[in-house]
Amino acid sequence: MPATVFERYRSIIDDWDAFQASLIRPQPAALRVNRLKADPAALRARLEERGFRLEPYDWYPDLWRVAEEPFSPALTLEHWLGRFYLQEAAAAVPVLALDPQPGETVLDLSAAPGGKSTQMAERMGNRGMVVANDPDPRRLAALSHNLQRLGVTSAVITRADGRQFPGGLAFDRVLVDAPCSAEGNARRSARARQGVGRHQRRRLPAVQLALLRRALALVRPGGVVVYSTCTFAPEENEAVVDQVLRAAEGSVTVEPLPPALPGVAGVTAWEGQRFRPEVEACRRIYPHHLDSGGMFVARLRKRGPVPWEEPGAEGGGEGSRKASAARSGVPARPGTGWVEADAGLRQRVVAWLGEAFGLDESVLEGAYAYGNEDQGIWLAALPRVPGWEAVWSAGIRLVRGHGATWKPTSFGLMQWAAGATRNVVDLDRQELQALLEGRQISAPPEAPLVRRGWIVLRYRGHAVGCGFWDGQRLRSALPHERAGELLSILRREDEGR
Ligand SMILES: C[S@@+](CC[C@H](N)C(=O)[O-])C[C@H]1O[C@@H](n2cnc3c(N)ncnc32)[C@H](O)[C@@H]1O
Repeated sequence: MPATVFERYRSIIDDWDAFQASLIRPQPAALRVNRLKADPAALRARLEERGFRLEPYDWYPDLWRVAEEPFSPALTLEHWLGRFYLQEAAAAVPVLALDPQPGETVLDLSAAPGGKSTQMAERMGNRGMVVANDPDPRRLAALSHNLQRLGVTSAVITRADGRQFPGGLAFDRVLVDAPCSAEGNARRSARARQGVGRHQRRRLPAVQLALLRRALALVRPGGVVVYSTCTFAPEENEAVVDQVLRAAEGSVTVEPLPPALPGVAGVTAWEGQRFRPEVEACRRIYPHHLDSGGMFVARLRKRGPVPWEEPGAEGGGEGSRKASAARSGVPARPGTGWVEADAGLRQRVVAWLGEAFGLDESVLEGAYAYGNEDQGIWLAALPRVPGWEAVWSAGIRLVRGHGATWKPTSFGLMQWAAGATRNVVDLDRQELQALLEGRQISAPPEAPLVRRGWIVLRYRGHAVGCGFWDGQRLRSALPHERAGELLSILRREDEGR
């Protein structure tokens, strides 16, 4: 790999030769166990049975380096079911630095595709609220997909420019995993190896600074903000933190990261500029440290109101709450700024799950119902959600459509219907494969199909999604993309036999 783009960092990188050598080695995958859905020992045994060799990192035992892979871990049923998230090792550090706790209210200001939001919700045990925000609609689809795949019921997705993220909610912690020049991805991305142009080099720090300032206005006094990037450029890292510290006039301090976390100290000088000495407490992770990508992480604490904060509007004030149903799927109640879950709707859902699939109310323990005509019904582990215009969804969608004809979603059935006792079909590999290839099959004679309509498809005890029974034949109703992924997994399993 030509080192020219990174030559400018020669004086600050702790081991230049090791750094360069790491850039030309292929980057091993790493996977993070999702305890919301997986037992780590069982997952490890299952993957090792299939030929994967997994090495837990000592600073994060639920993150495993994939030392040997017979094929991509993305092509396993366990990945498809959300038992783990493929997250490169360095990218797992910011959430450990943030350290969100069960029951807290946490904002992920730049969340898509959801690596860190899913990690936060998992560490919080799906208790509390994760607000996962991103302004990019294409990336929001991936964010929603990943949150639902991993069984996150405690997240609200919002679509907003983080620089203008609405106030009114007291966040305990905020993560700013900022858009950046992504030089740390150089091992995986040709684009990252080319570096960014002069325009981006100038534009990005301004966006990053504005995001970090907004995060500090939004977090409650005493709360924590973590600022991270996956780039080496000090202009996007220590320089941004330095500017915020200067503007904050003592209301923000940098905190050291737990010593067990990987990396080296932040730099205090760059190209003639001297930064505040506190930025040394930031952490730089280079590819040669973890045999991963690169990362920069700063943990900041808000000691009191920041000078750029409008009194009353941020960090818990009521001032700027604005309610709207908009694109949310969660009807807002104007004036309150909060949308209460609909207890009546939940009762209808319970009755429907019982009647359609023989499930009892206990499967919905801790889940509250939200719904409207366009978006169907979402179930979230949240008794209320903020009524911002920016709210896109809350929790996991159980059905599309409304009124008399509810169509269950595959993610909804995967989450809540594994224990179905009626209108469910247990399929073997050939049967599931046939359905996913778009063929119709006869229902197995022992299947408890009691009426025509939507059914649960189950494979090896897992609800894998929605199907349809017309009284004689079965077909798949899985979304095209999910069906295609599962089909590739089954074909791969076939090859491995
Ligand atoms: C490094 S990625 C985030 C990765 C994500 N945190 C994860 O772990 O999967 C940066 C994100 O910032 C988003 N972004 C870009 N401009 C933004 C803005 N003005 N406000 C908030 N997010 C922004 C991008 O859409 C992108 O998804």
